Amino acid sequence: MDELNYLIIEHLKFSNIHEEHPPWVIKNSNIGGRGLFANRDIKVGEIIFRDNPIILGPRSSMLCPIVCVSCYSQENLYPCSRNCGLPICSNQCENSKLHNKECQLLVGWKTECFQSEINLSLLKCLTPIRSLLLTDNKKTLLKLLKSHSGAQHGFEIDILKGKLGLNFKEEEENLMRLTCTVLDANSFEVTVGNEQGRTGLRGLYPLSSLMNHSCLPNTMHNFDKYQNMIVKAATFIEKGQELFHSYTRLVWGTPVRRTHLERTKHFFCMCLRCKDPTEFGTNLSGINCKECGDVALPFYSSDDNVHWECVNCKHLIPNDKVSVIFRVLGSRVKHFGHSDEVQEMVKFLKQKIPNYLPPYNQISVELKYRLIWILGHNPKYLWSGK
Ligand SMILES: C[S@@+](CC[C@H](N)C(=O)[O-])C[C@H]1O[C@@H](n2cnc3c(N)ncnc32)[C@H](O)[C@@H]1O
Repeated sequence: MDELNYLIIEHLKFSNIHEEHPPWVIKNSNIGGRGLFANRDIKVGEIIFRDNPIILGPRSSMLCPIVCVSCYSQENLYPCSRNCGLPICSNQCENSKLHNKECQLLVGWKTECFQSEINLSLLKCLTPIRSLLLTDNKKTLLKLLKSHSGAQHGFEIDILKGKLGLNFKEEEENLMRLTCTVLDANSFEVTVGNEQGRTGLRGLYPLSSLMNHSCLPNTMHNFDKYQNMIVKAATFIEKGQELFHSYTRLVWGTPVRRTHLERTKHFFCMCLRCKDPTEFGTNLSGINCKECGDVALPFYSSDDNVHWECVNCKHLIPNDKVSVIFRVLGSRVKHFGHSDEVQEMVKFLKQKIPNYLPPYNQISVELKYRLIWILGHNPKYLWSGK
């Protein structure tokens, strides 16, 4: 713990964001491993700390757009002229300190598949490669962070070796594999871009990554233009309380959050919100009861065994049936978002969803959020003020 604390403070000092008397302290947590705790009362809205990523880079999902590896812009991209296979958008980006270093490394590994074209697979695997460029202190810090075990973590290295035919030294491969497991356990999504195009990167913020999860978090965060993460108090936090953030979207209902946490972070959340089928009276996971027209809510018979039960007539609905309804409606809502679809969105909200779900279910709420982003913001749908 002392070494971790020391290395985090060195990292913050190096990034010029260290505070002399910070309101946090690292301690063992009853919830799991280490956690961050308030060492004094913290007011709502107060900045608790700033953090800077020791690694930042593209996400590994093939659905993510192609971005410049220096500034993450999606415009004017061309392959780096040194044939490293990575996309660049300007001379300045091509000659940035980070890209120069990674370019040298990649060109040194050169195989036939790195030609003068952008190599998408390489781009998606770039973030763990960046761990090889860290200073010794930052490598040690990375090794002290939580990692996940399991075959699904580290597939990026299999792509680099298999599809791209790269051969690394054993210690390079070990560090990159470890980095994948650390990124999967700790990384934050950082949104970059502008109105023309946004994308999510993954960033490893060492101090922030010590915060455990709660579905009722007491912190919130945003990012500045340098990708520093700014963590603030979302509620009043009393001295001694643990600092939590949410690893899921807050608007997701309990079964969706729990499944996500189990699949991606390998634990079952036991917070007060997860234990309350009504989620503090919001009934976010509620589904219409076809028998009596009231609402059925999720009840857990074990960590991963859930069924829906009507609060009025006690009619039971199996999880399989609810999952199909959530999947089909959720997938439709996920793909809405364009201003041309407003009429269709409203129709779906008013006519389709009510056949299955009450208006306070997470899917209805999600769709209303999407409409809010368009109505009053999109030039086609500005309020007339009348
Ligand atoms: C980002 S790390 C958080 C810091 C971690 N406790 C440590 O010691 O480094 C995420 C991991 O912490 C544990 N964890 C976080 N929140 C938890 C919770 N609410 N319940 C159980 N385990 C949790 C899980 O092992 C999870 O994969």
